[in-house]
Amino acid sequence: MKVGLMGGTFDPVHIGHLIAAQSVCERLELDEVWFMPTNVPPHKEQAPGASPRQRLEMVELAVEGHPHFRASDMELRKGGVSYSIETVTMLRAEHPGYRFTYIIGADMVRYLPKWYKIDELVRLVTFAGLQRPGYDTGYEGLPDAIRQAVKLVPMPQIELSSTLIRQRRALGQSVRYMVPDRVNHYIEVNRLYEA
Ligand SMILES: Nc1ncnc2c1ncn2[C@@H]1O[C@H](COP(=O)(O)OP(=O)(O)OP(=O)(O)O)[C@@H](O)[C@H]1O
Ligand SMILES: O=C(O)c1ccc[n+]([C@@H]2O[C@H](COP(=O)([O-])O)[C@@H](O)[C@H]2O)c1
Repeated sequence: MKVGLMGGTFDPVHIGHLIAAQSVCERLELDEVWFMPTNVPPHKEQAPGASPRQRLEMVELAVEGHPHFRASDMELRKGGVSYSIETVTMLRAEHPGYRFTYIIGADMVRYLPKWYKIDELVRLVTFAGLQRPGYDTGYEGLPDAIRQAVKLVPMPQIELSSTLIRQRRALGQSVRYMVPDRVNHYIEVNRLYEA
């Protein structure tokens, strides 16, 4: 079983995340992609946005009906800071024989050397790195051991971030079509990210 791990804060999940996952799923012929909201992201200030449960519910709505996409609440259940080495170690113990590919955008590719216990992590998973407008992957400059674990995958470029969506909401602007319809409805009903 080949599984892609799409980790993220998902505050909120948007079409950039979905198109990234779809691109990697097709290109690497993955059986499934698991979207896993972080509890506390390792490198970010906790954004003053949706609650962990709301971020998970939006991810569940976003993947609903997709034959290969699943939502995972594993990092939320585990609690604490969501270090990927800990997540991957737990996943490998729970699912022996599965092969995991960690899906990350360009901003995360260049940041990989700073990930907690990255030397260990690159021995357990491969990374699928996606170009992202405004970010250089820094792929060529990565240390050999890390670069060898990263496969760059093309995707239609989506100039969108959760930050932009939160900002638009705070300004009273629509985020329709930037997030799946069901997520847009959820954001409106719960009045998320309003000023
Ligand atoms: N538009 C995009 N294109 C490609 N990859 C993306 C895009 N948006 C996010 N990603 C990747 O998806 C993963 C999860 O991202 P995250 O949930 O932090 O979203 P974000 O839009 O970067 O959020 P924020 O603006 O709050 O920092 C990261 O690996 C990130 O690089
Ligand atoms: O383990 C780490 O040190 C680490 C450092 C930065 C990011 N990550 C993971 O990368 C994914 C994307 O992170 P983020 O903060 O952009 O949503 C998410 O699953 C994080 O847990 C992991």
